[in-house]
Amino acid sequence: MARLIMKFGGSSVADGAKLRNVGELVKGLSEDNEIVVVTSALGGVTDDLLQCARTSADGGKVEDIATFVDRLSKRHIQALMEAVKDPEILKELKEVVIQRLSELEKAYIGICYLGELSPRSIDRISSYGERLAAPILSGVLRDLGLKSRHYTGGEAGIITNSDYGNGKPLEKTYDLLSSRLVPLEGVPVVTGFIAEDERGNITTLGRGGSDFSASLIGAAIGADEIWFWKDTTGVLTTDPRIVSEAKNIPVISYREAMEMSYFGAKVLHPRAIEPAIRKGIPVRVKCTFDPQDPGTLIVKEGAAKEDVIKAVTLSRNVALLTISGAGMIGTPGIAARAFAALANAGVNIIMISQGSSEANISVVIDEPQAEAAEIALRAEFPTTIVREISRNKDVAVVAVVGAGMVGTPGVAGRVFGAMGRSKINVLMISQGSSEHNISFVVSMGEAERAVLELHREFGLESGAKR
Ligand SMILES: Nc1ncnc2c1ncn2[C@@H]1O[C@H](COP(=O)(O)OP(=O)(O)O)[C@@H](O)[C@H]1O
Ligand SMILES: N[C@@H](CC(=O)OP(=O)(O)O)C(=O)O
Repeated sequence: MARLIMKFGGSSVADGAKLRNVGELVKGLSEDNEIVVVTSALGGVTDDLLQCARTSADGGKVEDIATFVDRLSKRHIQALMEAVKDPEILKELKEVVIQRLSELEKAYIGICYLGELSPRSIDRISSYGERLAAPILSGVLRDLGLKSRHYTGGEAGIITNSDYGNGKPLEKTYDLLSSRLVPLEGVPVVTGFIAEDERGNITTLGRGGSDFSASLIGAAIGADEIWFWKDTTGVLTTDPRIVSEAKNIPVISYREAMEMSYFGAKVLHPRAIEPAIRKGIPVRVKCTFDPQDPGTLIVKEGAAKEDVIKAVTLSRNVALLTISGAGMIGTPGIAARAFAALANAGVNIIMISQGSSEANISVVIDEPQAEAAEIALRAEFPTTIVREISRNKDVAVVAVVGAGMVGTPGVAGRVFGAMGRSKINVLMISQGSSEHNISFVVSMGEAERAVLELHREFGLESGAKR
């Protein structure tokens, strides 16, 4: 009997029929395995919750809040009525939904009157999606005859620092999770994405963070495997929404999967693999709508085939910031000052490049932080050493990822040769010394074409050349 963590993303639990399908899938697998389920919010709910919070804070009307909450209530009640048959369970679940949504409505009204939305409130509001989904999914499992109870991430033991929106789990999380969940009784259902800080406030692990929750639980309770159930047949050679011929990658290393998610592959949360690596637990990505397909297995280095290039990724929500000026040449400490200023402003740097003339330094950062980054740099460099600070939001990062490029000459030549032939202008280049990826910046308008050309260049659609 294997111990498995099964994480279901929003697309897998988007409505009543899908919730029932997940219930049946879990029931079938629970005959031979011990299972912990981690669920995300019903697809699109987190986005809707956040949108309503922003409008409420921005002069929204109380009547609109009532309309929004009513819509959310109808969606969840309809889903549970489709997914659950037992009248007792139905009654209980309806009460949970009504009670949670009445709390949510009060929170929105508070935001509306105050006209303020703090990071802490954003986390509290965005937690409702998972806090509605977990009781429903647990109810579906009970309806199918399994024993189940539901937990919030905090109740299960995921305790983070108070970095709202991007909580970092504290070390004690591992012990707490294992003491609260083990021995497993039936099939526990834990909310993904949300946790608690030490003061008991709700925190979140960053968008898409349910993968991370599942991996933390897996590492804490000694799972044999962690399975992420998605709407694709595993990790693909690129985003299927950009290249419809994208192919499944049967086996990939932890490192490659991390690089892919870091450089924008939305299939995994960038930190999802860390806890699994810590305990060497294999991770599988499988398709909820085609459970027989083996999907992708993510394992330690060496166990995966080392293709030169395994995947091409695209990261859209970024900005390119460049500081330049002839006075920078030969002036020591400019880079240190720039990076310290950005760090103090809490800016996350994705890529760095310094021109060999030393007359400019470029960084790629998350787009929502671009304004704060520019303000921090202008405050740090009021003098003539840095003549110009420019910000370009109309850019994207394209990356090719693959462990086999280590020591393989000519990969960069092929990447940039393909860009040259396609007349795609490259604005900045970076290659980590680990040689697991080559990443570069292009204008947004050319980004998808760049992905398509590279996918073709490395024969990823046929699985042939690489
Ligand atoms: N390399 C990739 N492989 C698979 N999916 C990818 C990749 N890059 C981007 N994606 C996108 O990521 C989505 C992830 O699946 P989804 O089911 O939405 O995740 P979740 O269940 O965690 O919400 C896919 O629908 C796909 O469009
Ligand atoms: N519901 C959260 C967490 C999450 O992981 O969702 P999903 O598994 O659907 O990507 C979000 O939308 O960010």
